[in-house]
Amino acid sequence: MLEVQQLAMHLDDHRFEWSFALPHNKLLAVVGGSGIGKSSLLNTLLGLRPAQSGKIFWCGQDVARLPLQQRPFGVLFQSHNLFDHLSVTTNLALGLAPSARLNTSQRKQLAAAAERFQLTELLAKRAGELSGGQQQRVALARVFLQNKPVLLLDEPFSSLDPALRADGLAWVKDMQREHGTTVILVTHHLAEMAADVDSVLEGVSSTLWKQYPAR
Ligand SMILES: Nc1ncnc2c1ncn2[C@@H]1O[C@H](COP(=O)(O)OP(=O)(O)OP(=O)(O)O)[C@@H](O)[C@H]1O
Repeated sequence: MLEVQQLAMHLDDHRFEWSFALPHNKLLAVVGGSGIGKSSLLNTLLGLRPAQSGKIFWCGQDVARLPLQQRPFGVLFQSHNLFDHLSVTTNLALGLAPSARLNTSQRKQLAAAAERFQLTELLAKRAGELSGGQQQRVALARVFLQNKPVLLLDEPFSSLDPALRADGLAWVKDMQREHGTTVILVTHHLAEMAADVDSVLEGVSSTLWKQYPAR
């Protein structure tokens, strides 16, 4: 279970506060008007924005004061997930080792992920040479390799056309099925994916968030 309790963050004049609970292997959609604090929630969970108070319990442990790499979260943003000047292979390798130097078993894992995300032909290219859809596939393959138990998705497919957006969501659902990943997804397209969502967190104001079952 992921339990966020009165997690508060201040950004200039804005004050945000979030509370919600999400069982393992479930998908939470975060919705609400522009500027209400959806991306800020993900940034605060990650520790990219420091929380003033509150708790983030994961499997009973409060992770709110841990450094980013020790938190259970993997993340995929709308863009800028990759190092454009590095090859697809190196970008993927960084999901397995901070040095990108891999042992034999890690190299096999990388090759299998490339195969699965249809990236084998692209491995030698620089990430900056790829289309937007291909880049998001590489970024998705990298979070797949990282294998963090909770995946934070900040509208990662929103700039793609509806067919690619559906593909992206299908990959996420596959990952969830196989690894038991818990997913938090910021979206403006709730209606398109209603069947895949378990729970909704809706911002009424920056400090008032309602959680309800998706169906
Ligand atoms: N670096 C920053 N410095 C100051 N204020 C910021 C900063 N980043 C975001 N904000 C403000 O914080 C508020 C919440 O922003 P956030 O990006 O979390 O909203 P959002 O719900 O994700 O919006 P959208 O749907 O438009 O992406 C907004 O009013 C925004 O202007």
